[in-house]
Amino acid sequence: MPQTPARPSHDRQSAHAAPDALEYRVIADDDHAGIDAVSRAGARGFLMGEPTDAELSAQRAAVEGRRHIAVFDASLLHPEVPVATVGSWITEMSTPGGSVPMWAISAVTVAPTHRRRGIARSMLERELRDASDAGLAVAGLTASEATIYGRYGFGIATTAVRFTVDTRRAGWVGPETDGRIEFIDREELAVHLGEVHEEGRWERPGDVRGWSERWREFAGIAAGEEDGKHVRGVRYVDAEGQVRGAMAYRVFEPDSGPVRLDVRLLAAASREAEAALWRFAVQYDLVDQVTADHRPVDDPLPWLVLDTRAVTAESRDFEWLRILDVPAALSARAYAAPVSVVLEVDDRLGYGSGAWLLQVDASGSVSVGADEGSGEPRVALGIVELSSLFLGGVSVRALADAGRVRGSDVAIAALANAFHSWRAPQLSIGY
Ligand SMILES: CC(=O)SCCNC(=O)CCNC(=O)[C@H](O)C(C)(C)COP(=O)(O)OP(=O)(O)OC[C@H]1O[C@@H](n2cnc3c(N)ncnc32)[C@H](O)[C@@H]1OP(=O)(O)O
Repeated sequence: MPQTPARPSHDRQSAHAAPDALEYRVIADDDHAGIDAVSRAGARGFLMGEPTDAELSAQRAAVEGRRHIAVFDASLLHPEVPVATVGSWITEMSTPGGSVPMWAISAVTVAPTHRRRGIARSMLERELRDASDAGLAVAGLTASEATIYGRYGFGIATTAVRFTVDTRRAGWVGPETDGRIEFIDREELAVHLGEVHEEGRWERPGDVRGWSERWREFAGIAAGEEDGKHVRGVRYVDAEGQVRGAMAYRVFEPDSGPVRLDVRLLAAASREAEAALWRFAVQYDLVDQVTADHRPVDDPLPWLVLDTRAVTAESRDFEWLRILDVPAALSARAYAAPVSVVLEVDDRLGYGSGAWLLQVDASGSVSVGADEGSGEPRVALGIVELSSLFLGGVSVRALADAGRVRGSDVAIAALANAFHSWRAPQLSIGY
C-alpha cells in the first residue's frame, strides 16, 4: 500500500530551493552552540552517530581558531541545524627544501536532503576565493572520494601506502640501533607523537602541523574513544638521550585468525628511530601480522626485512593540493636540477591561468614570472596537473604519457628532473 507522504508537497518543493535561498554564515569561535551545531551536522555528514557532550567539547577544542561556515535552511523543522558545513584554517606545509603557508579545507558536508544542488560547489569556490584574497598560494585537503575535487582544480599530491606484514616470515636485515625503546603512558604518548611529528615532518614534503586533539586521538585518549585503553605507546630514545621517535599501536587478538598489530602512527625524527620502531613492531612476540597506513611510497620497511614478500603494499591518493598563485607556489620549493621552461597553465577558475617562465639556475636560485616571449621550451598542463606535480612525488613522465602534460620530450624530461623530490611526499596525519 502506498505510504501517505509525511509532509505536504510544498515542503518537498522547498527542500529543493535554490542555494541562494539558503543562509551562509561564518560561525564565530566563541559561539559554542554554533560550533556544536556544526559538529553535529559534520558527524551526520560523515556517517557517525550523534556526538556526546564530551565529544562536542573535545571537538570545540580541536577546531579552535578555524573558520567554520555553516549553511542554514530557514524552511526546515530544525532550522538551527546546518544543512552544510566547511572548516578551514591556515597551516604550514613542507615542500621539497622549504615550506609554504596553506589554506587547509576540511569537514565539507552537505546533508543528504540538500545534496546535488550546488551547495558544496558554492562553499568550495568561496573557500578558494577567500584563500586567494588572503594571499595564500596553495589550498589543500584530504578527500573522502577521488572524484569530487578535480573540478575545483585540486590534484593528488601525496600517495599513502598501507602496509601489511607477515611477521612470521619477515625477518630483519635492517640496522642495529644504539638507542632504546620504552613504554610510555597514553598521555605521554600524545605529547611525544606531537613533538616528534613536528620535528620530523620537515624531512618530507607534504606534511602539516598537527594539533593536540589529533595526538590524543592517535593515543586513544580523545573523548568518545571507546576502545582507547587498548592503545599502547612506545618511544625511541637515542644514545644521547634524545626522544627521536614515538609509536601508537594496538594489538587485536581475534578468536580465530592472525593476531594483528595495527600501527596507528609511527612518528620518527631520525632514520634510526624509524628503523627501531619498525623492528619493534615486526618482531613483536605472538603477533602474526602488522599493518600500518599513511606511509610514504619510499618507506624503508620492505628493505628492512629479509623477506620482502612478507610485506604487501596498497596505495591510495591522500593529500590533494590546489595551486592558487603559480609564481608564489613554485618559488616556495627547491628543485632537483636546473630548468628553464614556460608552463602554459589552464585553470578554469582563473587563478593560475597564464604562461609562466620557471627558471632554476645551477646554484638552485629560482625565478618564476609571467613569460614575455622568452622562447624557452613550452609545456602545457592544467592546474590540476601542476598541483599534483608541486611536491615532486608525481611523475611528470606518467602525466605526459597520459596526455595530461604536453610538450617536447626534452622539455618534459627537464621538467621531470627539476620537479623530482628525493624524499617521496608524505602526509602522515589526515586533516
Ligand atoms: C575535504 C573534505 O571534507 S572531503 C569530505 C566530503 N564530504 C563527504 O564525503 C560527506 C558526504 N557527502 C557530502 O556531504 C556531499 O555529497 C558532498 C559534499 C560530497 C557534495 O555536496 P553537494 O552539495 O551534493 O555537491 P554539489 O551539488 O555542489 O556538486 C558539485 C559538483 O560535484 C559533483 N559531486 C557531488 N558529490 C559528488 C560525489 N560524491 N562524487 C563525485 N562527484 C560529486 C556534482 O555532480 C557536481 O558536479 P558538476 O558541478 O561538475 O556537475
